[in-house]
Amino acid sequence: MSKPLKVALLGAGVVGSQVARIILNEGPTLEARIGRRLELVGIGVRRLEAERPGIDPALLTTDLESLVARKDLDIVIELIGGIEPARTLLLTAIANGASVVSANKALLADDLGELSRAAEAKGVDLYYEAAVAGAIPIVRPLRESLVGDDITAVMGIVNGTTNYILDKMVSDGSSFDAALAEAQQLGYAEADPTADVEGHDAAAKAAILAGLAFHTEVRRDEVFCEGITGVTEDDIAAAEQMGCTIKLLAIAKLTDDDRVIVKVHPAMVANKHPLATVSGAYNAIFVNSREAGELMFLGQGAGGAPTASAVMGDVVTVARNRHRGTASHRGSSSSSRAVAPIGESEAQFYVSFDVVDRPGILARCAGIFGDHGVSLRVVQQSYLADREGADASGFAARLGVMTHLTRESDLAVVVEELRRSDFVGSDVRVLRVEGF
Ligand SMILES: NC(=O)c1ccc[n+]([C@@H]2O[C@H](COP(=O)([O-])OP(=O)(O)OC[C@H]3O[C@@H](n4cnc5c(N)ncnc54)[C@H](O)[C@@H]3O)[C@@H](O)[C@H]2O)c1
Ligand SMILES: N[C@@H](CCO)C(=O)O
Ligand code: NA
Repeated sequence: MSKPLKVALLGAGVVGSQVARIILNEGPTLEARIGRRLELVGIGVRRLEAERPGIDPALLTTDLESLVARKDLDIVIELIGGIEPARTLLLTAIANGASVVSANKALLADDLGELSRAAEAKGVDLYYEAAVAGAIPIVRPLRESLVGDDITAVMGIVNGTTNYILDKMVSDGSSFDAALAEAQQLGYAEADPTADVEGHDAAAKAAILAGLAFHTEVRRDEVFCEGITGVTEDDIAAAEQMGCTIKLLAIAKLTDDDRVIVKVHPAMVANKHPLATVSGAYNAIFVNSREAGELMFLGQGAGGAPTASAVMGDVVTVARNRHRGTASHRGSSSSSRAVAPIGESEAQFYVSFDVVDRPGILARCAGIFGDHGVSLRVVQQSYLADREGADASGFAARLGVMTHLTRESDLAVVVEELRRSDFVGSDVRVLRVEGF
C-alpha cells in the first residue's frame, strides 16, 4: 500500500478549523477520491491553549517555520492570512518541495507572480481557489476551463462582508455598524474589517481576477479602489428611486487598445440586472468572453465551511497530482498588458446636487455637462423647500442626473465645475451606474 500524503495546515481560525474538520472526519471519502490517504501531520497555530474540539493537541505547534521546513511534506495549506510570515512560510514550503494551497488574496494580489515562478521552478503546485469569491469556482474556470477563449470583461460582487452590510442596510434598515458586527460574528469579515469596508479585499481579488482573465500580472496598487464607507442613506434612497440597488463591484475589462481597466467601487445597479438580487454574503461574477459569450458564477463568497469547500477542492486536486507524480503548472503570464489609468475608464454616472430655485438654473447645469461632451440620459428634480435649513442655504431643489457612457476624466471636470458654481451646493454626490 502506498504511503499517505503528508499535509501541514497553517492557521486554525474560521476557515482553518473547518479544513481540519474535513480532513480529520472525511478520511475514507478523500482517500477514495485521491487514491491515497491524507495524513494531517501538523497544525500551526498562535495559541496552543485555545479550545479546538475534535483536534488532537499533539498536532498543534506554534513553530510554523519548523513545520514548513520539514522535507517530508506533500502539501502545505496556508490559512493564517496577511503578508508576513505567510509569504516566507509558503516560499519555504515550496523550496522544500511541498505543493501549496492558500486562501490569502492579500498576499496573492501582490506576490502571485513570485510564488507561481517559485512553484513552477520547483515542479510543485500552487492553488488558491478560495482566495477569490470563497466557495465559488472562479479561479479554476479562468485558469483552465476558459483558457482557450478570449475574455473581454469580468464584473462581480466579490466581497461577502460588504454585500451583507449593504443588503442589511437596504432590506432591514440596519445601521452600518450593526450590520458589520453581524458579518464579523458570522465569520465573513477579514481579521481587520477595514480591508472589507474600504474595498481593499475586493481590490486584491480584482487584481487576481484581472491577471488570470487577461494573462498578465496586475498588482493590488494598480486597482482603482473605493469602499462603501462613503455610501450614505441618501445614496441608498436615490438608488431606490432610480430602480437600482447599491452594490460594491469589482470590474476588470480590456480597453480598445488592449490595456486593462481594473476597479472596485460602489455602484447603482439596475434592479433588472442579476447582480442587484445577490443577497447576504453571496458573491456573483459575470464573465464575458469572445466564444462562450456571457457566463455567471454565483455562490457563498465567505464563511468558514463554504471557503473550506474551495480549499479542499484544491487539496484534492493537488493530492491527485502528487499521487501521479505531476504538477499542473499555471504557466507564466503570456501577455504583458498594462493597466490603464482610471481616468480613461468609461461608466454611466448618477450625479446629484442642490441648486438654487431660479429661472434658467436647470439649463445652466445641463450646459456644464454639455460643455464637456457629457450626454444626459435621465434628469430628476425634487423640491427641497420643506427640508430643514433649505431656506437658509438658499438651495431649494435637488437635481439627480444620470449620464450616458462617460469618461471618468470628463466627469471629474464636470463635477469640479459644478462645485465651483454659485448656484450649486457643495455636496455634489457621484455614483457609478451599471446595468441601467
Ligand atoms: N473567512 C472567510 O470567509 C474567508 C474566505 C475566503 C478567504 N479567506 C482567507 O482565509 C485566510 C484565513 O481567514 P480566516 O477567516 O480563517 O481568518 P482567522 O483570523 O479566523 O484565522 C486565522 C488564524 O491564523 C492564526 N494566525 C495568524 N497569524 C499566525 C501566525 N503567524 N502563526 C500562527 N497562527 C497565526 C490566527 O491566530 C487565526 O486563528 C485569510 O487569508 C482570509 O483572507 C477567508
Ligand atoms: N472577508 C472576505 C472573505 C472572503 O474572501 C469577504 O467578506 O468576502
Ligand atoms: Na473561489
